[in-house]
Amino acid sequence: MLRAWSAARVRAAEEAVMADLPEGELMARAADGLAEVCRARLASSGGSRVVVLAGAGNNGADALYAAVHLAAEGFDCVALQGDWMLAIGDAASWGASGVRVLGPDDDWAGALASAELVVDGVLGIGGRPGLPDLAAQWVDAIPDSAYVVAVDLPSGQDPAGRQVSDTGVFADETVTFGVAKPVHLLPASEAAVGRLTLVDIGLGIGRDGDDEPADVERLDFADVARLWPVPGAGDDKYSRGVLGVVAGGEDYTGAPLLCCTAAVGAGLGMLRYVGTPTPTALVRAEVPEAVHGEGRVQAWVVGPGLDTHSRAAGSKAQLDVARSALASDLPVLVDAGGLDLVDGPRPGPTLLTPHAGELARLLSRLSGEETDRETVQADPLGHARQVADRTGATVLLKGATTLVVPPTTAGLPVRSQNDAPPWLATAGAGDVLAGVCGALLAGGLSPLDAGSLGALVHGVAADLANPGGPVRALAVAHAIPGAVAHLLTR
Ligand SMILES: NC(=O)C1=CN([C@@H]2O[C@H](COP(=O)(O)OP(=O)(O)OC[C@H]3O[C@@H](n4cnc5c(N)ncnc54)[C@H](O)[C@@H]3O)[C@@H](O)[C@H]2O)[C@@H](O)CC1
Ligand SMILES: [K+]
Repeated sequence: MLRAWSAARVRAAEEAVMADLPEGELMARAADGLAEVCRARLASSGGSRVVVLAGAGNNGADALYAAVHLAAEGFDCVALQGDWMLAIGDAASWGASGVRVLGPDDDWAGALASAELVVDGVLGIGGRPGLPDLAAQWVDAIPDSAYVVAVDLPSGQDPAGRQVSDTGVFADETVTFGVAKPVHLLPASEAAVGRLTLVDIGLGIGRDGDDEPADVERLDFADVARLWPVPGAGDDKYSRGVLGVVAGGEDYTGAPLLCCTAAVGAGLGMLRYVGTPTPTALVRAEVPEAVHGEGRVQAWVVGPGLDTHSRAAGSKAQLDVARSALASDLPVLVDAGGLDLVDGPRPGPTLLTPHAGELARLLSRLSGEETDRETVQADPLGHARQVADRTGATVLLKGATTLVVPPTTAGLPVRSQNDAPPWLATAGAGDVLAGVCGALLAGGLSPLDAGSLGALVHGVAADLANPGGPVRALAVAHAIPGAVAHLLTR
């Protein structure tokens, strides 16, 4: 599992270890690790011209110290300084160490045009979203051919990973110190990070065996075997978990098929389906494992393809089951149409699975203030958290990166998964995800684990269904059992 800590917690950890270290030791470790990455890149690409973008803080100092190492090894190192003082040294002292510093009135554009490696040290964890004007001009002038290494994080991006920024570096590689930060894992900024390399500088957090909850976590493939509810020899279909699915209607007949196919494929003990006549007939034909009608379950999925305003035959009875599931103390995953039935906290563990538009609609209704999809996408974590706090539910916000956000009072980390190929952005994929996550809830997992593990397996199944090419949702549903086996036996 990759774990990320907030800037404030990193600073506290830094202060704790610095008390026992000589001054400048942590920065020296950071600069050594950064220089190592730059050296390896220059060796493999055959480049020699390095341009450092030097900000006013310690992030700039890290970049300059790394450049001193590279200059000593014969690389041509230039640093750009804006209309600000440097945190450490000045043009003369860095020049004496082999790094030529160019100011705003020098030909910085000429230097950048020939750069083979750009080291972005404008802003680190002390940064706010956005760039100083001159730094924004530098970033615009970086040639496409240059390899961009960001120091700690891509400057201009929000260190907290909350807000999308208009100006900011998009790095090929980011070298971060000690532990990852939220900016590296959250959807508002993750795309700007490129390859993430961690340099150990001896911070006292994030070590193996350290159970301290992080701020943001990302499950990796090794976590699947740890979390997946694998049946034991003594299990039967009831002990493994029975899932009830309330989904579909006379107008939406595909969603329940996708959801039920995925849920059964994820390894349920049993599935009970509650639908109107047409989807019921389809589920009977296509998912013969399902039993029909109400009965005892360990968890519910409520909502894929559910039209809460339908007057068609069977709709009222189906809606009554949906409402009684929500009123029960059982775990419930609420998706799509089911989200219209959510008006506040419910008695049992709850996983809401909206996309950005659905989250905006739900939040508008719950708060009485109009919010739209674009506003949600500009701060996905903040808006998901608001819904989590208003409902007491864990909110899985679907997107290229999927966020799973527990309510603040739970004191749990946010999970952020980006396991899916872009091909998975296709109709019906959400119904498949609901089936997988519902099966995991029925298997006894918490909403946080069920949501994040389900998102991971869903993404891997999309890859396995047709590696490198387009996938349809039904193929992803059919690939779920193979994806689980692949991840459990790797
Ligand atoms: N905390 C740690 O554990 C370590 C930190 N180190 C480095 O130190 C960095 C943090 O350094 P600093 O705290 O000096 O902060 P930064 O270098 O990130 O930022 C410097 C200053 O820029 C200004 N600023 C912020 N956002 C701005 C914006 N959008 N436009 C214009 N000006 C803005 C602020 O006044 C801020 O104090 C880390 O990212 C890392 O590179 C490393 O040297 C080693 C250890
Ligand atoms: K940076």
